Amino acid sequence: MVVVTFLGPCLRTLDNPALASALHERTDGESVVACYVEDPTQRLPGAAYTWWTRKSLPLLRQQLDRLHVPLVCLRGSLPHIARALVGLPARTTPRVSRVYLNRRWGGTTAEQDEQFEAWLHEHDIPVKKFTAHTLHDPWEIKTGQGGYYRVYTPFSKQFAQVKPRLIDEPAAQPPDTQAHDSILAVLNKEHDIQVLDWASPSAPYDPPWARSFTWKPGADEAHKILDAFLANNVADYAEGRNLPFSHGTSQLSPYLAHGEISPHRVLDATRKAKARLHSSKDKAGAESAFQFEREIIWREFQYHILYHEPYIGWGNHNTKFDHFPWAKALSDEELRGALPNPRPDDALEKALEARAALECWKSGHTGIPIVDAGMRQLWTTGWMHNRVRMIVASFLTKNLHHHWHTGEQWFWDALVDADPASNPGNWQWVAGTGADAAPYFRVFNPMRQAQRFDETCAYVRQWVPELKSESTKAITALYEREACSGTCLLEHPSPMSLWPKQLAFLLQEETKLDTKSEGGTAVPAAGQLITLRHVATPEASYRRPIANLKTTKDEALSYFQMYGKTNKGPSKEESDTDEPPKKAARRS
Ligand SMILES: Cc1cc2nc3c(=O)[nH]c(=O)nc-3n(C[C@H](O)[C@H](O)[C@H](O)COP(=O)(O)OP(=O)(O)OC[C@H]3O[C@@H](n4cnc5c(N)ncnc54)[C@H](O)[C@@H]3O)c2cc1C
Repeated sequence: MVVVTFLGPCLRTLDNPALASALHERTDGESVVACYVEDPTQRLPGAAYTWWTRKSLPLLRQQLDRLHVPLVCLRGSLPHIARALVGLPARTTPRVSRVYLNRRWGGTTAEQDEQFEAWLHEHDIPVKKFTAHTLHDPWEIKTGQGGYYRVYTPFSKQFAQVKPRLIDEPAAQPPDTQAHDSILAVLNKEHDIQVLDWASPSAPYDPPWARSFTWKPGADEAHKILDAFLANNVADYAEGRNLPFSHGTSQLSPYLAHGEISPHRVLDATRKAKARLHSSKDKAGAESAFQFEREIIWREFQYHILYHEPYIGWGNHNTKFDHFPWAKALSDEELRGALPNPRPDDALEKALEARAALECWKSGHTGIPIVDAGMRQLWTTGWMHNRVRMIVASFLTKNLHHHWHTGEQWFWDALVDADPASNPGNWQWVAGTGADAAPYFRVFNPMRQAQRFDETCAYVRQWVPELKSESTKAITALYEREACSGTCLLEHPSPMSLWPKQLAFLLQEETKLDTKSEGGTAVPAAGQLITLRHVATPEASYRRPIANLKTTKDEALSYFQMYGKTNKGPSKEESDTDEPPKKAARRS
């Protein structure tokens, strides 16, 4: 008999409730098989996240080998897989006796998991579901009125009582290769299910765009990082976390996003570190550790919202923004169609300009030093410091007026920690459309942010080679230069001359590259990433800014007012600052 365990987003053997319960409850004659599933009916992971997954799965397999649990990697929807598994009894021995499942999040995963469960129940196969990716079951935390929280502070207070649940690594089962082989033999025949070789050490995955990544994925590394951070950095976190040049944050996000470490383990270790600092009379250090704990709870808050609003990855939390006049950038398709047109009309020219500005943002060529540094850090490492994520997101949505979803999608493709709750949740927070969000007309002024958090411009020099030898004064002066349009920044006289042609050429190249496959397994579409590789070549001289920062606040304000004609608009005080006021601010 086979016990199938669906790992969900948890690539670990420690603190893995579905795996531990399956092994613990296994009876003689049963054999546990673990499944990693990439579900094409849900939002597919982006390129950088997939890079991490593919590095992580062979390491997970090594861990599971110690428990004699085989790992099967599949692409298919859970209902399809359920049907295939139910087909097993008729066709094969051994049969599937029970199923254990770590819950998935976002999109229609919750409904699918229900269908999957119902289907298996109908066929007398018991199913047990577990929450492994968060500290809380989102349906259990309720407001006084029985609803869900949309504001962080009262939500976070609930966590004072939450006790971390730690689960030891389970004991190994006796070795049994038959269960694995028979499941694979059946699934391999299914049209709707693809068996992936991702856990095999002989299927290395090294796309050229990831060669600059220096990460070491895997659960062992996650625990080392947590221990080192709590021993050396957490006492200074309150201050250090805002400074993008220093290593003041844990960089645990990709490990948490892939479930290589459990939030329970992080919370438990943080509380112990806080208690140690407290007993050694380091009050500020203990407060810093508490600040770190609060960030872990922010992750919970994002999942709380995602559970109750599973559409948050594409729809506004605040539906008043559904008809907001975001900039309209020309799509790839429209760009191709627009090419033969020698005389663009105003709308087309505007859309081209918006597209050019977007490409400048993506590739880190906006002429705003801290924005460019952040976007290039993202491209080079697959990660960006939180402070700078807020600055670049504000710049895209409030200076360039692009929809938050455009930026969210770029981050989704480029971040190794791309997360279905935290990515849209934070984008919406910055854009003003999200839960507990800063209003749209509050703009992060990149120059003031840089002066506060990158005072010596060390971060900018680290990531923007053109500015490496420039003085702090010279870099600061760049923020005040008069803006020119995105298209003219590309140094072509007319947007319809070289720039679109160049882009069209890149798109063709991209299409060619996209059709490549590797070892019989489809490569995740590199899409936008490849375009960026061409566009992001560092230049000898630094470009003029694509938005004039001086007028930003007024622009944002008039945009806001244009949108909400019936809305009286913000008061003078509210609109006069680049930072959220104290009552709404949490990360200023
Ligand atoms: C526009 C935007 C997009 C973002 N997209 C993501 C994303 O896709 N994935 C992601 O994990 N985080 C995202 N964040 C949140 C935050 O930037 C990262 O979690 C953080 O930078 C990760 O670095 P760290 O692990 O060193 O964080 P630390 O400061 O060490 O914090 C520890 C952990 O707390 C959690 N955390 C910290 N800040 C936040 C936050 N604002 N929201 C939710 N959880 C938080 C993370 O799990 C993080 O690993 C985004 C923020 C912004 C402004």
